[in-house]
Amino acid sequence: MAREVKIAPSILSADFARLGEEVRAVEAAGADWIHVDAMDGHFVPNLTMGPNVVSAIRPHVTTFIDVHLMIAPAEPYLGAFVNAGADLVTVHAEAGPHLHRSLQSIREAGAQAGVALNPATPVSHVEHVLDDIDLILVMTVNPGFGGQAFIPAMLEKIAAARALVGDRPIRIEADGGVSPQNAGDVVRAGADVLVAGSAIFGGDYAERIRAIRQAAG
Ligand SMILES: O=C(CO)[C@H](O)[C@H](O)COP(=O)(O)O
Ligand SMILES: [Fe+2]
Repeated sequence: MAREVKIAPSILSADFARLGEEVRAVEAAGADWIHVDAMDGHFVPNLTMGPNVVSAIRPHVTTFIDVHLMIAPAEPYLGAFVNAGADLVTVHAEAGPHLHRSLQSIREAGAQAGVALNPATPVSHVEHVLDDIDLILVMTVNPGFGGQAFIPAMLEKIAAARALVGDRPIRIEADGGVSPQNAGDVVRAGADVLVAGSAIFGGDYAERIRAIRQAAG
Protein backbone atom coordinates (compact mmCIF):
# COMPACT_ATOMS: atom_id res chain seq x y z
CA MET A 1 0.00 0.00 0.00
CA ALA A 2 1.47 3.38 -1.02
CA ARG A 3 1.63 5.72 1.94
CA GLU A 4 1.88 9.47 1.67
CA VAL A 5 4.98 10.53 3.61
CA LYS A 6 4.53 13.42 6.02
CA ILE A 7 7.43 15.75 6.84
CA ALA A 8 7.26 17.07 10.41
CA PRO A 9 9.78 19.80 11.31
CA SER A 10 10.64 19.71 15.02
CA ILE A 11 10.51 23.20 16.52
CA LEU A 12 13.08 22.09 19.09
CA SER A 13 15.61 23.55 16.64
CA ALA A 14 13.59 26.71 15.89
CA ASP A 15 14.33 30.17 17.30
CA PHE A 16 12.23 30.13 20.49
CA ALA A 17 12.18 33.94 20.61
CA ARG A 18 10.29 33.97 17.27
CA LEU A 19 8.19 30.79 17.43
CA GLY A 20 5.07 32.23 15.74
CA GLU A 21 7.14 33.43 12.81
CA GLU A 22 9.06 30.13 12.71
CA VAL A 23 5.97 27.90 12.51
CA ARG A 24 4.44 30.13 9.83
CA ALA A 25 7.69 29.91 7.88
CA VAL A 26 7.92 26.09 7.98
CA GLU A 27 4.24 25.78 7.07
CA ALA A 28 4.79 28.08 4.09
CA ALA A 29 7.91 26.05 3.21
CA GLY A 30 5.86 22.87 2.83
CA ALA A 31 5.78 21.21 6.26
CA ASP A 32 2.95 18.67 6.54
CA TRP A 33 2.98 18.53 10.33
CA ILE A 34 4.65 20.55 13.10
CA HIS A 35 6.40 18.45 15.75
CA VAL A 36 6.49 19.81 19.30
CA ASP A 37 8.90 18.20 21.79
CA ALA A 38 7.83 18.56 25.43
CA MET A 39 10.55 17.55 27.91
CA ASP A 40 10.37 17.60 31.70
CA GLY A 41 13.96 17.41 32.98
CA HIS A 42 13.02 14.09 34.63
CA PHE A 43 12.06 11.53 31.98
CA VAL A 44 14.74 13.12 29.81
CA PRO A 45 17.64 15.38 30.87
CA ASN A 46 16.30 18.54 29.23
CA LEU A 47 13.47 21.04 29.74
CA THR A 48 11.53 22.53 26.86
CA MET A 49 7.90 23.47 26.41
CA GLY A 50 4.44 22.85 27.82
CA PRO A 51 0.81 23.27 26.70
CA ASN A 52 1.11 27.07 26.78
CA VAL A 53 3.58 26.90 23.88
CA VAL A 54 1.15 24.75 21.88
CA SER A 55 -1.66 27.25 22.47
CA ALA A 56 0.67 30.11 21.54
CA ILE A 57 1.61 28.61 18.16
CA ARG A 58 -1.86 27.17 17.36
CA PRO A 59 -3.32 30.42 15.90
CA HIS A 60 -0.31 30.89 13.62
CA VAL A 61 -0.83 27.73 11.51
CA THR A 62 -3.52 25.39 10.22
CA THR A 63 -0.98 22.55 9.98
CA PHE A 64 -1.47 19.36 12.01
CA ILE A 65 0.30 19.74 15.37
CA ASP A 66 2.09 16.58 16.54
CA VAL A 67 3.06 16.70 20.22
CA HIS A 68 5.76 14.33 21.50
CA LEU A 69 5.64 14.11 25.28
CA MET A 70 8.90 13.17 26.97
CA ILE A 71 7.39 13.63 30.41
CA ALA A 72 6.58 11.29 33.29
CA PRO A 73 3.95 11.07 34.51
CA ALA A 74 2.19 12.25 31.36
CA GLU A 75 -1.37 11.57 32.51
CA PRO A 76 -1.96 14.88 34.41
CA TYR A 77 -1.09 16.94 31.32
CA LEU A 78 -2.77 15.07 28.47
CA GLY A 79 -6.02 17.09 28.50
CA ALA A 80 -4.10 20.35 28.68
CA PHE A 81 -2.08 19.52 25.55
CA VAL A 82 -5.22 18.51 23.63
CA ASN A 83 -7.12 21.62 24.78
CA ALA A 84 -4.14 23.73 23.75
CA GLY A 85 -4.62 22.55 20.16
CA ALA A 86 -2.60 19.36 19.68
CA ASP A 87 -4.00 17.17 16.89
CA LEU A 88 -1.98 14.16 18.01
CA VAL A 89 -0.37 13.47 21.38
CA THR A 90 2.31 10.80 21.77
CA VAL A 91 3.31 9.35 25.12
CA HIS A 92 6.34 7.17 25.78
CA ALA A 93 5.72 3.49 26.57
CA GLU A 94 8.43 3.82 29.25
CA ALA A 95 6.82 6.85 30.95
CA GLY A 96 4.45 4.99 33.25
CA PRO A 97 2.61 1.79 34.06
CA HIS A 98 -0.75 2.81 32.57
CA LEU A 99 -0.14 3.21 28.86
CA HIS A 100 -3.62 2.03 27.87
CA ARG A 101 -5.25 4.53 30.24
CA SER A 102 -3.13 7.37 28.83
CA LEU A 103 -4.09 6.46 25.25
CA GLN A 104 -7.78 6.36 26.19
CA SER A 105 -7.47 9.79 27.87
CA ILE A 106 -5.92 11.32 24.74
CA ARG A 107 -8.67 10.00 22.46
CA GLU A 108 -11.42 10.92 24.93
CA ALA A 109 -10.02 14.47 25.01
CA GLY A 110 -10.39 14.59 21.21
CA ALA A 111 -6.95 14.01 19.71
CA GLN A 112 -5.20 11.16 17.95
CA ALA A 113 -2.96 9.02 20.16
CA GLY A 114 0.60 7.82 19.65
CA VAL A 115 3.14 5.68 21.51
CA ALA A 116 6.86 6.46 21.44
CA LEU A 117 9.52 3.79 21.92
CA ASN A 118 13.04 4.53 23.12
CA PRO A 119 15.82 2.86 21.12
CA ALA A 120 16.11 -0.11 23.51
CA THR A 121 12.34 -0.69 23.84
CA PRO A 122 11.01 -3.47 21.60
CA VAL A 123 7.97 -2.96 19.37
CA SER A 124 6.20 -5.75 21.29
CA HIS A 125 5.37 -3.09 23.93
CA VAL A 126 2.57 -1.81 21.67
CA GLU A 127 1.26 -5.20 20.58
CA HIS A 128 -1.77 -5.08 22.88
CA VAL A 129 -2.73 -1.45 22.28
CA LEU A 130 -2.85 -1.47 18.48
CA ASP A 131 -6.59 -0.69 18.47
CA ASP A 132 -5.94 2.33 20.67
CA ILE A 133 -3.28 4.12 18.66
CA ASP A 134 -2.91 6.18 15.49
CA LEU A 135 0.89 6.29 15.43
CA ILE A 136 4.03 4.55 16.66
CA LEU A 137 6.99 6.92 17.13
CA VAL A 138 10.28 5.07 16.79
CA MET A 139 13.02 7.07 18.51
CA THR A 140 15.99 6.97 16.16
CA VAL A 141 18.17 8.78 18.73
CA ASN A 142 17.99 8.76 22.53
CA PRO A 143 15.32 11.28 23.51
CA GLY A 144 16.26 14.61 25.03
CA PHE A 145 18.17 16.60 22.46
CA GLY A 146 18.11 17.63 18.83
CA GLY A 147 21.10 17.32 16.55
CA GLN A 148 22.14 13.76 17.47
CA ALA A 149 23.27 11.07 15.01
CA PHE A 150 20.66 8.61 13.66
CA ILE A 151 21.05 5.10 15.16
CA PRO A 152 21.24 2.72 12.13
CA ALA A 153 19.89 -0.30 14.09
CA MET A 154 16.55 1.55 14.28
CA LEU A 155 15.87 0.77 10.59
CA GLU A 156 15.20 -2.84 11.56
CA LYS A 157 12.92 -1.66 14.34
CA ILE A 158 10.94 0.58 11.97
CA ALA A 159 10.47 -2.48 9.76
CA ALA A 160 9.31 -4.52 12.78
CA ALA A 161 6.81 -1.80 13.70
CA ARG A 162 5.48 -1.73 10.12
CA ALA A 163 5.10 -5.52 10.12
CA LEU A 164 3.34 -5.42 13.49
CA VAL A 165 0.68 -2.89 12.43
CA GLY A 166 -0.19 -4.85 9.27
CA ASP A 167 -3.23 -3.33 7.52
CA ARG A 168 -4.20 -1.06 10.39
CA PRO A 169 -4.20 2.70 9.60
CA ILE A 170 -1.36 3.37 12.02
CA ARG A 171 1.45 5.70 11.02
CA ILE A 172 5.10 4.94 11.81
CA GLU A 173 7.09 8.05 12.70
CA ALA A 174 10.89 8.18 12.75
CA ASP A 175 12.22 10.79 15.17
CA GLY A 176 15.83 11.83 15.54
CA GLY A 177 18.74 12.44 13.19
CA VAL A 178 16.61 12.20 10.04
CA SER A 179 18.17 13.94 7.04
CA PRO A 180 18.26 13.69 3.23
CA GLN A 181 21.11 11.16 3.70
CA ASN A 182 18.95 8.57 5.47
CA ALA A 183 15.33 9.52 4.59
CA GLY A 184 15.21 7.01 1.73
CA ASP A 185 16.28 4.10 3.97
CA VAL A 186 13.88 5.23 6.71
CA VAL A 187 10.89 5.26 4.34
CA ARG A 188 11.88 2.00 2.65
CA ALA A 189 12.02 0.42 6.13
CA GLY A 190 8.39 1.44 6.65
CA ALA A 191 8.18 4.93 8.18
CA ASP A 192 5.61 7.38 6.80
CA VAL A 193 6.23 10.38 9.08
CA LEU A 194 9.71 11.91 9.17
CA VAL A 195 10.55 14.29 12.00
CA ALA A 196 13.49 16.58 11.31
CA GLY A 197 14.72 19.43 13.48
CA SER A 198 18.36 20.27 12.88
CA ALA A 199 18.16 19.15 9.24
CA ILE A 200 15.50 21.83 8.54
CA PHE A 201 16.05 24.79 10.88
CA GLY A 202 19.16 26.88 10.34
CA GLY A 203 18.96 26.88 6.56
CA ASP A 204 16.49 27.48 3.74
CA TYR A 205 13.40 25.69 5.07
CA ALA A 206 11.74 25.07 1.70
CA GLU A 207 14.94 23.74 0.16
CA ARG A 208 15.64 21.47 3.15
CA ILE A 209 12.07 20.12 3.30
CA ARG A 210 12.20 19.50 -0.47
CA ALA A 211 15.52 17.63 -0.11
CA ILE A 212 14.10 15.32 2.57
CA ARG A 213 10.88 14.74 0.58
CA GLN A 214 12.86 13.95 -2.57
CA ALA A 215 15.14 11.54 -0.70
CA ALA A 216 12.07 9.92 0.87
CA GLY A 217 10.92 9.04 -2.66
O1 LIG B 1 12.30 14.06 20.06
C1 LIG B 1 13.31 14.64 19.76
C2 LIG B 1 14.51 14.60 20.65
O2 LIG B 1 14.20 13.88 21.80
C3 LIG B 1 13.35 15.50 18.51
O3 LIG B 1 12.08 15.46 17.89
C4 LIG B 1 14.38 15.06 17.53
O4 LIG B 1 15.64 14.90 18.10
C5 LIG B 1 14.42 15.98 16.32
O5 LIG B 1 15.58 16.69 16.20
P1 LIG B 1 16.77 16.29 15.16
O6 LIG B 1 16.12 16.11 13.82
O7 LIG B 1 17.67 17.46 15.25
O8 LIG B 1 17.36 15.01 15.67
FE1 LIG C 1 10.40 14.39 19.03
